[in-house]
Amino acid sequence: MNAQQASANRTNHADLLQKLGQRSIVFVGLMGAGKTAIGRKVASALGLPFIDSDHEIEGVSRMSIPELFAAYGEPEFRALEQRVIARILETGPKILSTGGGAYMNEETRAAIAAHGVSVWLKADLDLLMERVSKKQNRPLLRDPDPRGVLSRLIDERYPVYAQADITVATRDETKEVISSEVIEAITHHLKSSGKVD
Ligand SMILES: Nc1ncnc2c1ncn2[C@@H]1O[C@H](COP(=O)(O)OP(=O)(O)OP(=O)(O)O)[C@@H](O)[C@H]1O
Ligand SMILES: O=C(O)C1=C[C@@H](O)[C@@H](O)[C@H](O)C1
Ligand SMILES: [Mg+2]
Repeated sequence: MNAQQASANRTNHADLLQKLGQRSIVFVGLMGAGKTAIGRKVASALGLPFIDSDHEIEGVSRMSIPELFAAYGEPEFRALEQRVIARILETGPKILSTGGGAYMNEETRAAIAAHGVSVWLKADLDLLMERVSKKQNRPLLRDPDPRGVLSRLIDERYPVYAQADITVATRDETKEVISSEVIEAITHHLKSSGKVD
C-alpha cells in the first residue's frame, strides 16, 4: 500500500477512524484463525500501520519462535510477549495481530482493554487444523497429536477469548470477505459503544 492509497482508504473509513481515536484494533484467537492474514488486510483497508506481535518478538530477539521456545522455554517467551505487546500498544491507532496465547495473559488483556478494541477470530477445529497444517512453525503443535492439542486449547482458551469486544466467526471464506465482515463488526461496535479515546 502506497501513501496515496493509505490516505484514500483513511478517507473511506473516516467515521470508524474518528470513533477509534488513539486506540488500536487487536486481533486475538487460536493459531491458524487468520489473525496475521486478516489483520494485514484490515490494516490495508483502513490505511493503518500493521504489527504482528510474533514477528515483532522475532525481530527484537533475532530468533524464530521455535528457537525461542527451545532456548528459553515457554514462560520466557510469554514474559517477552507481554512486554512487547505493552510497548506496541503505547501508541496508536494501529492494527495489532497477537500470537495465539497472548490474550491468555491477564495483564495483556488489561492492556488491550485499555488501549484497544479487541476482535476474536473464532474458528472451528477442522478449519484450524487445515490452516496450521501448511506451516511447521508453531512449537505447541510439534506433537504427535496436533489435533488433540488444538482441541484442548479450544476448551481452555475459548472462554477467555470470548471476553474480546467483538467476535467474528471465521469460516471457509476468502480473506477479503472475512476482512469486510471484521470492518463491519468494528463499525457497528464503535457506533454502539460510543467511546472515543
Ligand atoms: N480466510 C482465509 N482464507 C484462506 N486462507 C486463510 C484465511 N485466513 C487465513 N488463511 C491462511 O491460513 C494460514 C494461517 O493464518 P494466519 O497465519 O493468519 O493465522 P494466525 O491466527 O496468525 O496464527 P498464529 O497464531 O499461529 O500466528 C495462513 O496460511 C493464511 O494465509
Ligand atoms: O497459541 C500459542 O500459544 C502460540 C501461537 C503462535 O502465534 C506463537 O505465538 C507461538 O507459537 C504460541
Ligand atoms: Mg499470526
